[in-house]
Amino acid sequence: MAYLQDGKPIRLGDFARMAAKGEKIASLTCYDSSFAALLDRSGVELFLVGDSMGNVLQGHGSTLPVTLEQVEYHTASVLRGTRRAMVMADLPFGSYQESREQAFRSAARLMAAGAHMVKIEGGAWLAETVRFLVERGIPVCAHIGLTPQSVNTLGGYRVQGARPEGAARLEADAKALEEAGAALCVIEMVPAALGAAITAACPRMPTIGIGAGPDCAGQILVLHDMIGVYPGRTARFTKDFLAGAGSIDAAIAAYVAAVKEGRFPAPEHCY
Ligand SMILES: Nc1nc(=O)c2c([nH]1)NC[C@@H]1CN(c3ccc(C(=O)N[C@@H](CCC(=O)O)C(=O)O)cc3)CN21
Ligand SMILES: CC(C)C(=O)C(=O)O
Ligand SMILES: [Mg+2]
Repeated sequence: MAYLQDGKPIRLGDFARMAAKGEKIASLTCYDSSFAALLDRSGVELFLVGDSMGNVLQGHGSTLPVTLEQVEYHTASVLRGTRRAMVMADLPFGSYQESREQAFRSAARLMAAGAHMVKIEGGAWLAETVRFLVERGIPVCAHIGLTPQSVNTLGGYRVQGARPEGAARLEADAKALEEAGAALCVIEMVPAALGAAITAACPRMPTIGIGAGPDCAGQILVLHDMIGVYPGRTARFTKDFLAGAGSIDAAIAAYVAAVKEGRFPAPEHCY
């Protein structure tokens, strides 16, 4: 299939073109050079150097202890293994919430480490920060729904936007972030119908779902969850693709194919 054979580097505009054509975007977290090379040759188009490294690499119970220095280090490592995929890096907790100037300073460090784009957790309150970064040359992926850096105010890792008021607020957040210039938007742990509604409402900002249903423009999972090596509690939106696949290469290829063909997520992974 074309998506596995096309070796040209992915560019930012490719995601909007894919979304418009209905070609699903396959994304995974990635933290090191060896996995970057493996994921890249298996057709994963978008890597996230996620602050989930706090959980899966460091053994913490949340993403809050992860530092900007750590994300820089892993971003530089991932870049050395990447040829085709776009690499985005999470702005960690405490590196952007203070001001748009603080956000720019932190994002500039991730871009200097090699990131092609940064990801930032929050709703409409972040729109002016998104615009500030985009105007200054930094592509931004928004992240709404369950925002794990806010686990202490959300009261746990639970589904967001399940009631009408919450759903309306998340849709308004998405529209504000699209208007501010966000190039992509991760939507985490919301009802599948809300993932579909936000995707339809924001045609200029392709959505990347994790526990947000099959109608998002793309899907993302934490690498360690989808190869079954994370020893902690995993959410129902994850799937172990290594079980029955025989090799890590085959597991990644199975994930890419399942996303591209609309077979993942299945109803049992949705809310
Ligand atoms: N390994 C890993 N995978 C992730 O998906 C992930 C991280 N780490 N770290 C950052 C956040 C935290 N996330 C989480 C963590 C736990 C649940 C979870 O346990 N969900 C349960 C219900 C929990 C409850 O209601 O008490 C579920 O069934 O989905 C969900 C998302 C998602 N992100
Ligand atoms: C779960 C994804 C979206 C993330 O932000 C991370 O891995 O840090
Ligand atoms: Mg994250």
